[in-house]
Amino acid sequence: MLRARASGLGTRLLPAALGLGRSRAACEGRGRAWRQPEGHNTGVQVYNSLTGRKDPLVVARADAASWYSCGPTVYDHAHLGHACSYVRFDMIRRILTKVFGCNIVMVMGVTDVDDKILRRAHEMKVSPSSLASLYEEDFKQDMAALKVLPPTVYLRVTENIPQIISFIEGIIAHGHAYPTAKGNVYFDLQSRGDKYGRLVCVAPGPAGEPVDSDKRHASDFALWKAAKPQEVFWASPWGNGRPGWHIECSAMASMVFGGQLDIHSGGVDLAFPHHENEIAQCEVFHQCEQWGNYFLHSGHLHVKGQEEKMSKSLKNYITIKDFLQTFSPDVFRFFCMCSSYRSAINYCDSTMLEARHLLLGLASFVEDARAYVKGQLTCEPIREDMLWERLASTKGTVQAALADDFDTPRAVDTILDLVHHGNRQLRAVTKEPGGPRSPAVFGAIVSYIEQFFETIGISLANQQCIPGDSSAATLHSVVDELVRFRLKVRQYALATPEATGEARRQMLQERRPLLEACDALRQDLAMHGINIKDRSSTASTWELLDPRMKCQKPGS
Ligand SMILES: Nc1ncnc2c1ncn2[C@@H]1O[C@H](COP(=O)(O)OP(=O)(O)OP(=O)(O)O)[C@@H](O)[C@H]1O
Ligand SMILES: [Zn+2]
Repeated sequence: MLRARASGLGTRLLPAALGLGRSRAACEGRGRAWRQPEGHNTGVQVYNSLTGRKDPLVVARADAASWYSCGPTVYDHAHLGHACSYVRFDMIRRILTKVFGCNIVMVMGVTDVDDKILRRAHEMKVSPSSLASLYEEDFKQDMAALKVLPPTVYLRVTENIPQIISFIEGIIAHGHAYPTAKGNVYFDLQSRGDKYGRLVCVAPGPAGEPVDSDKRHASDFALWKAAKPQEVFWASPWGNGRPGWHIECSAMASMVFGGQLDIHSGGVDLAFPHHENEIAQCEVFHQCEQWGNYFLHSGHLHVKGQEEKMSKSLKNYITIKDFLQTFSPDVFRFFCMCSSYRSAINYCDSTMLEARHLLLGLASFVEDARAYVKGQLTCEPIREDMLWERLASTKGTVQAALADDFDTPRAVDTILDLVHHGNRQLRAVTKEPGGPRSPAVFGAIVSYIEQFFETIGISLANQQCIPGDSSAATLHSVVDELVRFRLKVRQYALATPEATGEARRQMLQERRPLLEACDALRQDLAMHGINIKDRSSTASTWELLDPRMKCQKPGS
């Protein structure tokens, strides 16, 4: 499914519609044509859209790996499809940084002038620049709410027009673009010969009648668009106008990184024509054979049951803000981790509930293991050797999975397996204190699991907080106090008094309502999603219940 989607690139504009054909020679030759760069081998094998296979990821410098990410077109609220792409690449960035020791310099281009922005601004009767800055800020807030690390720099198209104009002049000077009498500038695709189409295996077809008479060839694409009446414009050597979409990214990436780029990323819909055209522009401008070394494309988020991706134009979207009213950013991230970043994924509420359930299960294990380490939970003797072995093999498998094209689903499976074995040992609860204990191994497991999820950007401790509530930390302390108070009452009610015989029986009878009140409180809090666990007569802990279990009594 993944491969089928990955090779079905180009949903924005079909190559055939542009007079472009799939070239067998281009497809067969693309792996051979790619040259493995020199530099620092990260130890990761990455699926490279340029070759259609996994290649060793070699970056020019470990201390400054260059990564250009196509950013949003800011004309509306971002939706979960956008979230999916940026969260997936954020996880990859964190893995490369923290697991494989790469310091990444990330540049993200923001398209703040474009047809969609102009149309929407006109509809809303606001200026295109104020509409764009409103939604750019909105996008940044959404990304922060999703815990996506900001790029090293954002670059806005409208702030880099002179650089884009110089870039176009460079391409014209090298003979690969031509201005027209109407004030447009087009890239001359025929001049690229069979070098065009390495990414998605397309080649310019025989020169046909241009669809737009302004172009020499139907497949030529715009570098500069002459301004239409009433449109925002910038002065240029070809008259008033604005840049085409593809040239923005080429010019802005080159401004920072020059003629060599390690990684370029975007959703799979950007591979063609956007990235294909970026490659053509950059390679002719820099007069090089290979500008970007690795092109990474993330699969689309679909609404379950729909063939099309989640998209604003199809009106089948859920905004990030709406989603975060119900689910936490960690749940979304965990959902994203459970599939390869390249695969298409289906959104539906039940999948999100499942992700939340698994995440709470993980957090619950960590709480139990912590209670064991602290001596609040007493168990039968632990099979310690087995757990040490499992922990070591988990670490090895997780590392190998991440090095294999960032295989997060395999890493998660491996960790869930470790948790399953840990839980089995902790389940052998006993009321007999004083037996042999193995706090070190559980401490090591907790520390490893927490650190793994921290690396990915998920805080297991936060699962015990109420999402989106700024007073979550206060509430957490309040519940702590309440559970401590209940424990004292319960201890008093259960304490074996000095008294014996009838006097003792009567005393216990008198204290019985206290015990009943403790039980009632436990059940009432469960209705609010808080699960109190009485570990022994001297220790109680609490955790948030899976919301699906809220209405059931604990233990039922
Ligand atoms: N449904 C989706 N699933 C995954 N990634 C997506 C989805 N929709 C957009 N993206 C990615 O988000 C990034 C920003 O996209 P952009 O702002 O160009 O929006 P778009 O593709 O025009 O969205 P829309 O179709 O909703 O207008 C791109 O990398 C794009 O591939
Ligand atoms: Zn781009």
